[in-house]
Order: sequence, then structure tokens, then C-alpha cells
Amino acid sequence: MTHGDAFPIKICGLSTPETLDAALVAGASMIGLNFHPKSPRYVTPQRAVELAAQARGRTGIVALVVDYAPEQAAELARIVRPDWMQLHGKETPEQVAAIKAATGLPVMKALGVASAADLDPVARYHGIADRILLDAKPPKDAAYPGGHGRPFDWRLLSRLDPAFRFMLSGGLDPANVAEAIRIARPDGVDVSSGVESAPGVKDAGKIAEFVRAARSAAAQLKKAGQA
Ligand SMILES: O=C(O)c1ccccc1NCC(=O)[C@H](O)[C@H](O)COP(=O)(O)O
Repeated sequence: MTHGDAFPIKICGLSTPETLDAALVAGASMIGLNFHPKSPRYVTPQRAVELAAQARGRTGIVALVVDYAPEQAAELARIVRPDWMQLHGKETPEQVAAIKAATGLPVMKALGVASAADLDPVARYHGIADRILLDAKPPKDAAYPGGHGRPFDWRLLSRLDPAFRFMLSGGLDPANVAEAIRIARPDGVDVSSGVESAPGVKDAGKIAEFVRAARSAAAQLKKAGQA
């Protein structure tokens, strides 16, 4: 499977060759390398180069950054050579466009959702971000802005235009991802904590279970839509 999948499944915050291999074997469409220094999933650019070499051509490589300047993003992209940039901070549509131009890469913009009002800014990123990731809003006192393993109310997303394409994350795990897909009807899913045994420690068995459950739920949804 590749990141061009009809229903991309992204495993975020991989930091070891063993767990990256588990994601590749499970058939993850995309893998995320996290460059936010406060994250328990942080990887140095040097480590990321090695992980990217292992993944290249087998899955989509996503470099996750928080509030980077365009030059900083371009330098990281030059070193790691990801397929995508994921922007997980407070980047404005103008900053998203500047990072896209500076890196020459497609950009996934994450937006935090806790209430219906949080969906209002989404339209401002249309035509600028290549993909929108609707994630749970982090807790107020959080030291970093993602990867907290907390879901939001997926029913809020029924307010979105059905033609609007997005990926879903926030508190997904092997047990709830099928229900999340059924309710939220996303175009792909992203997970971090839900496939870990402790913060930053990925679990190969949970990764396999997650990918299996998400693929099966997406296939069922597609079948129901065609019936
Ligand atoms: O995961 C992190 O540590 C992280 C740190 C800083 C910014 C973003 C981060 N993660 C973003 C992701 O793509 C996660 O997969 C997403 O927030 C969902 O996380 P989880 O609820 O743990 O599955």
C-alpha cells in the first residue's frame, strides 16, 4: 500500500527501525516522523534520515513539524527528503502556503477540534493545504499540541459538507477506529498513542490490529456507499 491509497492510514510518531518495520509490514500508507522537540516521539534529523531510508518507496514519509519557519522546513526537507510535510502548530493559511512553496512538498495541515466552532476555520485552508487532518484539540496545559490519545465527538463532523475531504485523528485505537470511521466518514485515519504501550513506545501488535481494523471498516463503508 502507498500514500496514494484511496483510504490512507497513517501511523505517526515512529522512532525505531523495528516499529517502523511493523508499520510497513502491516501496510500503513503513511508514517510520521515527529520533529517537535517536546514530544516523546521526537526524532533527530539524523535518526530520521535512517528511518526514511528504510521506508522510502514502501510508504509515504511524513515530516511533522510545529510552527516552523519556511526556511527551517525547507532545510529539514532537504536533509530528510519526506513525501509530505505535516504542520501541527498554529500555522495560518499564508504560512501553510509559504512552507509548501519553500519545501516543494504537499502539506497536511492539522486542525484541533473540540466543538462545532472549531470547524469554522477549516474552509480558510481549502485549496491551500493538500490534506486537512482533523485532530482532537490538546488539553489546555499540554506541553505539545498533538498525540494525547483523546478522542473528540466525531458526530460534530456531520456538519461538514459531505464533499469535504479530511483525515481523522485523536484518540483512535484498534478497538474504536471502525466506529470512528462509521460515524465521521473520513477519507483516512491517523494514530499515535492508540498503537503504543507507553508514550512514545510503539507496539507492533497494536499497529497491525489498527491497520487491519481501519482497512476493514473503510472497505465496509465503501461497499455500503455503492449498494
Ligand atoms: O504525537 C506527538 O507527540 C505530537 C507532538 C506534537 C505535535 C503533534 C503530535 N502528534 C500529531 C499526530 O499526528 C498524532 O497522530 C495525532 O495528534 C493523534 O494522536 P493520538 O491521539 O495520540 O493518536
